Order: sequence, then structure tokens, then C-alpha cells
Amino acid sequence: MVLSPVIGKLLHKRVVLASASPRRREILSQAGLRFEVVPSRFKEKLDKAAFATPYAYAIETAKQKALEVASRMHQKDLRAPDVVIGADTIVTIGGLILEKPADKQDAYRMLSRLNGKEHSVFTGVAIIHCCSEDGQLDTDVCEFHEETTVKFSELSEDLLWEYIDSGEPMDKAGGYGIQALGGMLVEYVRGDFLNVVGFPLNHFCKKLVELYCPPHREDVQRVKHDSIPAVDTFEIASEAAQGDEGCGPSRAGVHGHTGQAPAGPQGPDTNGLVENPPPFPSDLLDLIDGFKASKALFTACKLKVFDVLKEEGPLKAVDVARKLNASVCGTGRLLDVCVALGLLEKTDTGYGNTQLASRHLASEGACSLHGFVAYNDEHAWTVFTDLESAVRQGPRAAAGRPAEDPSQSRDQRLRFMRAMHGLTQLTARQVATAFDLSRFASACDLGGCTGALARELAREYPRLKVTVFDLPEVIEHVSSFHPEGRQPERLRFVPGDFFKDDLPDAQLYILSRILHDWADDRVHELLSRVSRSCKPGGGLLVVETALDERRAARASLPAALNALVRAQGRERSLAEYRSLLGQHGFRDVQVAQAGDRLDVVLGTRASSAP
Ligand SMILES: C[S@@+](CC[C@H](N)C(=O)[O-])C[C@H]1O[C@@H](n2cnc3c(N)ncnc32)[C@H](O)[C@@H]1O
Repeated sequence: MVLSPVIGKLLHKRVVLASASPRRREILSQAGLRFEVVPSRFKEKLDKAAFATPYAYAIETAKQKALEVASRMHQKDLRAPDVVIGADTIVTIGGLILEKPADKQDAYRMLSRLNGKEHSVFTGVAIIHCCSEDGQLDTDVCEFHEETTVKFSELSEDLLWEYIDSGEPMDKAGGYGIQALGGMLVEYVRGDFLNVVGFPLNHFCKKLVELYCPPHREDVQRVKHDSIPAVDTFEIASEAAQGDEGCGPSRAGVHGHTGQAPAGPQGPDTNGLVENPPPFPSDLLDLIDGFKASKALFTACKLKVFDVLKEEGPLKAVDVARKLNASVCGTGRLLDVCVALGLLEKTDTGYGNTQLASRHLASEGACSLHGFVAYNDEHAWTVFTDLESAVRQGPRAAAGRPAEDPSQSRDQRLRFMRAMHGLTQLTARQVATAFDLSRFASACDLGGCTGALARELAREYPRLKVTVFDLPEVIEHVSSFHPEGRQPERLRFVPGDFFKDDLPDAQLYILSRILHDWADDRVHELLSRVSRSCKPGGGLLVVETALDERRAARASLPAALNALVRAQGRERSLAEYRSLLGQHGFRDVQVAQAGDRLDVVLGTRASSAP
């Protein structure tokens, strides 16, 4: 069975799982499928006696669940999803269907009935393909079921009640969950384990292959029946080619193999075997699409989607659109993308922020990264379009300016300060506590910007006096970042240029995200000024995202590109920072991590000059 081409075909479809079960959600995600979750409101009250078999009942329930979601979504959004997946799991023993227990006594009755015996678990699955024409919803249903046999051990009353009292049985068909504590009740399982958990992934995947990648007839014929394939061949899929179950999409399915494993006479499988195509490059496709996700996030932030939903959510797309003064269609799509990106949640009552979005993407709040997002959208985005020329010709060719370029406009400067403020607030505590700095009575944060780190240091070390030293045009705006107006008494702001002016006296100097902005000659110049100001026994704390092979490339390598497009500065490794501090008279250099993105290097000024 080759699933990746199928997943590829579903990648751009709107797929919905009509189930609230976290277990089903997890199983389907593991298959690499991307989907939304819209729990069905269909009441599971079909007349069991009306069905010839238990699985016919499970299939019908699955189908009704999926159809309810398809028609509700169609009515609400006037836009049906492409595919809705419904599932229903039941436990049967002696012809009796056991669903979820109503209460503890009911759970006890069910578990006693299963005690020491074999029973069957059926999951009925319905895959509904939807299309809307002239406002009408048209559906095509493909359905199947899977059966697994489970045997319970002989269980004592005490054990049964211990399990019931754990609370686990209450939302599980048959009153147990095999994937959790309920696993202790089970002696053996015959068949698909995941079917017992709630979703028969193997059968489902085979069904998708039938629907979306039915083989060419000649491929089917060329499968050698006397050879043992390492994985499933298309023999299963051939049933679909012969008209099995009449699933709509197999008729509409796209034929062929997305070109990954040509199987024609000139193809690689010249010995007549159907070859495995290479693994589907999902991560690569995600990478290619990555900028779209970023831009969707930027746009939603800029339009203040997360602010609106924080204050008034959940809201329907049409109401969000009205509040944003944007088109309903465009807003709906943006909101759905944000759902897919995990930034919003969609429920029956409308769209709402996830906790992540409320905390970090709304414009107000101590943990807001709204300013950092805006900076990336309006500044970094543009600057990165010069990456190619920066790579071809080296940093000097890039048109981007360093963020602290004095020729920045007031608005640009404020935008940069907002970005830094959000980011630093997020990491300030980790930096402040990376080392015990209580031996210092005074500190000077050089290029300390809005004072976000300085405030945290003052909070963490009650006897520490902190000076923030930054360019006059930056210091001028700091009050707007501390809305309560008053700064703590131990915090002061001093305007100045660390390349030209005397540095304020301090026992500890801090250079947080400063050195990477400068080329080596400027770094030496700055460090020698710091070294001259720092008295023996004083300290220098450098905070940077060091280039480091141990760190995930995602965290440190994009920063290397930052320096390239900004036309000056460069990222350095921890060894380089250690060496720089050593060269400028700092000894006992120690390194610590502040969270997973920042490194903190602390050196002590030696008594002899370098
Ligand atoms: C990348 S930001 C880092 C801000 C802060 N230290 C942090 O970790 O968030 C660089 C800071 O250095 C300041 N800066 C740049 N050149 C400076 C100079 N010559 N003198 C003083 N500050 C300067 C900028 O204004 C800006 O606030």
C-alpha cells in the first residue's frame, strides 16, 4: 500500500473529521492527513433492531454523523468541505451491542459481561465526498467496517471496580479504553489494534488508495503473483478498479501515480514488480509553503483578528469580516487557514482564539509578540527578498538596513522597539536567572532598548541598580513601553552611543543581542571599551543565539541569514564568544542556556589588562 500520493492529493482539500474523539484525531494525524475537527451533533439513537448486523448499525451511525457535519457546514458557510470522515465504534458480545456506559453501574454491567470472554469491536467508517452545485449539497458516500476480536482476562470484582472508579470507562464504547488503563483488562487482541482504540487506520488507508490512486489496469496485470511483495501491492486496489462498492471518488479518482514511480515498460520496475515510490516529501512541501503560513499569520495579526476574537469571540466569519471591514469570503478563508495553523479554533458557535493566539498574538498583554510579528511582516519580509543578492555578492550588496540604522524614521524605530520589547519580555526571566547575578550591585544594559530585560533584573535581584544605555532617539520613546509611567527606583535610562560616549559605571555590563549586529572590528572596539570600563572582579554578560550544531537548525540558522541580509554583523558560535571575552580580559567564562533560543555567556574581568 502506498499512501503518500494519496495524502498529497488530499493536501489541498478541505478534510473534516466529524468526531470529537481525541483518539481518532491522533490516529488520523499519525497517518499524515491534514484535517479539521468538527464534532458531529448526530444523536446516536438509531434503532439497533432495524439492522441485520451490528456493523451495519455502526456504519449507518458513522454515515449519519458525517452527513450531519457536511450539511451543517454547507448551510453555515455556504461552502461544503471536500471530504468528511465519520466513524462509530461499538462493542458486541452475544449479539448485544454495547456503546458508552450511562453511569458506573452500567459500566459494571458491561465489563462483567465481557469478563473472561472474547468479544468483537466494530468500527463503521464513512468517507463522504461533498460538492455543492447551485447551492445544493451533493454527497458521495464510501463506507466500510473493520472487526477486531478482543479477549478479557478473568478479572476480579475489585479490579473491575478499581477500573470503573478511575473514571476511564465513561466515554468509551463497551466501557473500556484499550490504549490506556483498560489495557490491563485485555488478554489478547486479534486484528487491528487501532480499530479497538477507535479508528481502523490500516483499512482506512487502503480505502483511500482505492479511492484516490486506483492502478492502471496494465500495472495490476503486471504484478507477479508468485513473488512476495515487501509491502502491499495493488492487488487490493484492483478490487476498486473492478467496481467494488461503487465509491464515487474511485470513479472520479485521479489515475496514475503522480509521476513518482513510473511503472510503464520503460519504467524502473523492469522485472515486472510494482516498485515503491520514494517517500512522499511532506516536510519539503511544508517548507515550500512555509512563507504562506507566515504571511497568513502576519495578515491575521495586522487585521487584528486575534484582538477581535480575544474581546468578542467566538464569532462567525461574517461577524469577524464586519468588524475588520473585510470581505466575508476572504475573512472566512483566512480564519480557516488560522484554524489549520493551530492559531484559532472553530466550533459550532464560530471562531475563537487558541490560548497561544490570545497570549501571544493579540496586541496587548505581557507576552504579546504582536510587535515582533509586525516587524517581520513589514521589515524582515521585504529585506529577505534581497537574500539572493546577499548570497551572490555578499552582505554589502543587500539593500536591507540594520534595524538600528540612525536614518530610520520614527515609525520604523518604534516598530523595531515594539518587536524587541515583545521578544525580550518573553525571554527576560530566563536570561536574568541563567546565572546567579546577586553578587553584583549595579548593572548597565548596553543597547538595552525599552528596558524589558533591565526591569526583570531589577525584579529578580532586589539590591541591583540597573542602567539602560541606548541611543537618544530610542530612550526618547521608552516611557510608552511602561504604561504605568513610573519606573522602579533602581532603574534609570541614560542616552548615549556605546561607540562614542563614556559608558555608565557598573559592576556588570550586559550586551544582549548586540554583538551579532556588528562586524568583527566593531565588536572588538565595543568589547575593548567595555573592558576598559569594567573594574576587576566585575562581569560581562553576553546574550545571543549562538550558532551551534546542537541547537535545532530552525532556531539558530535563520539568524545567520538575518545578518547576511541586513548587510552587517554576523552570528557567532559559543567558542567564538568565549574567545572574544578572553581576548578582552574576561576570565572564568561560563555558558548557560536561557530557554531553547538564547545562550548566555558570563565572564569576570581579570585584574590584569589584556
Ligand atoms: C537588537 S537590539 C537589542 C535590544 C536589547 N538589548 C534586547 O536584547 O532586546 C539592539 C539595540 O542596540 C541599540 N544600539 C545600537 N547601536 C547603538 C549604539 N551605538 N549605542 C547605544 N545603543 C545602540 C539599538 O538602539 C537597540 O536598542
